[in-house]
Amino acid sequence: MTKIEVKDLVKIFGPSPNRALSMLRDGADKDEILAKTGHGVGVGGVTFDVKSGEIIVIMGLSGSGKSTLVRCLNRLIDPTAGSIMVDGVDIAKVSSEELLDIRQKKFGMVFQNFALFPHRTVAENAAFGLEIQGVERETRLEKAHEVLSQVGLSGWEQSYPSQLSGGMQQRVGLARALAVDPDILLMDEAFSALDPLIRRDMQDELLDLQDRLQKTIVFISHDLDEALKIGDRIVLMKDGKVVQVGTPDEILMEPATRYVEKFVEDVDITKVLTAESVMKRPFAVGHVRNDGPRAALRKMKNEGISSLFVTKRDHSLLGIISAADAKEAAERGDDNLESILQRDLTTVPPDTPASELFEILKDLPYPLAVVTETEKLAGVIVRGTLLAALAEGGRNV
Ligand SMILES: Nc1ncnc2c1ncn2[C@@H]1O[C@H](COP(=O)(O)OP(=O)(O)OP(=O)(O)O)[C@@H](O)[C@H]1O
Repeated sequence: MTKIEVKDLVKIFGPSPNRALSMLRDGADKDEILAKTGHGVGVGGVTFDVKSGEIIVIMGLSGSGKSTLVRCLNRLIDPTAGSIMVDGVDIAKVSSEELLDIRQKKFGMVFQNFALFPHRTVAENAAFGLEIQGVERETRLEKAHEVLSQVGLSGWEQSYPSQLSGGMQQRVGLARALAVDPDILLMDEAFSALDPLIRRDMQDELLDLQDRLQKTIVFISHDLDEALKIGDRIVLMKDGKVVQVGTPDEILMEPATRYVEKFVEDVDITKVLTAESVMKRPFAVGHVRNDGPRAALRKMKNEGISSLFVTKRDHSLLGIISAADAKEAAERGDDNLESILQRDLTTVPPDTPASELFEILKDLPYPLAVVTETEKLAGVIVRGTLLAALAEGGRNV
C-alpha cells in the first residue's frame, strides 16, 4: 500500500520563484537558473512513492536536495509546486491547523545532531512530543519508559543527555520520535555523527526495530554503504532531481545512468548481494510421484545438467539426484526416484550474503539450493551463476 506519494515536487529558494519555476519546467538546470534569476533550486521536480512499512533511503551528495526534500514532506519547508500525498491527503495543501495535527501525530523526526534538551532528563526528552500534544505527565512518562526500553535504554531514564555517549543520545532521539507512535519516521542523516562502529550497531538496531514496529521510514543519507544496508529502496538524487529509484540490487546491477554507475563503482558487491539476487530459477525440477529415473535422466540431458533437484508439488525441497545414479537405476529397471534421492543437502536462506557463498560452494559436489523459511526451493546457485552475477554487477570482483 502506498503511504507517501510525491509528485513533481519543486522547491525553489527566493522571493519570487515563478520565473525560476518556468525555466525549470523548460529544462534549465539549477546553475543556469541561479545565474539568471538569483533563485536556488533545492528540489527540481521529484516524483517517487513510499510504501507502507518500507525503509526508503534518500541518497545523494551534499547539495543534491535530500534535506530540502525531506523537510517538504512534513512541510517544515513549503514546497513551491507539486503534491505530497500522505494517506491520500495532500500535505502541500492542508491548512496550518491540519498540518500541525498531521505533523504531531503522523510524523516523527530524528535529526543528525540529536537535538536533545540538555537540562531535561532522558525520560523527559523522550516524552517531549507527547508533552506538545498535551498528554498528562504521568501517561507521557510511562510511554517514555516503554519506548526507551525499545531502544535499549532502560535504566537511563533519569540521566541527562551529557551523561550519555553519542550513540545513546541518538537512541533518545529515536525514542522521542517513536513516543508519539508515528506512522512515518523521517530520519535526517540520523547516524552520520556517530563513530563508524556505533553507526553500524545503530543501523542493525534500526533494522531490528523496524522488523517489530513496521513503520514507514524515510531515511536521508549521503553514505552509499548505509543506503545499501538499510534501504528497501533507494532514491538517488543529483542536483535536486532523482536519477534512479530502485532496490539496492537494482541500483548496483542495473545503474540507470553513467552517474549511478560511477557512484556505485567502489562498492564491494559481494557484501551487498544476497543468495536471492544471484540465484537462478530452478528450471528443471523432478517430482517424486511422477518422475522415475528415466524421466529425470531425460530432463537432465535436455537441460545439459548433471544433477536434478526433486521437490514436492508445492515446491518443498526433498533432495537431489545425480545423473550417474539415475542412469544406474534406469539400467537396473528401478523406477523409483526415492531410492536414489540424496536428502541430506546443504541449503542457504535467500538473504545469505554473496560473500559467504564462495566458501559454501567450494566443496559442494552439487548446486546449492536456496530455500525459503517454509522449506520451498526458491532458486539454485552454481559457482558459474555466482561469478556471472557478480561480473554483471561488474565491479570489484
Ligand atoms: N534556505 C535555503 N536558501 C537557499 N538555498 C538553499 C536553502 N536550503 C538549501 N538550499 C540549496 O538547495 C540545494 C539543496 O540543498 P540541501 O541542503 O537540500 O541538500 P542536501 O543534499 O541535503 O545536502 P547536505 O547533505 O549538505 O545537507 C543546495 O544547492 C542548497 O544550497
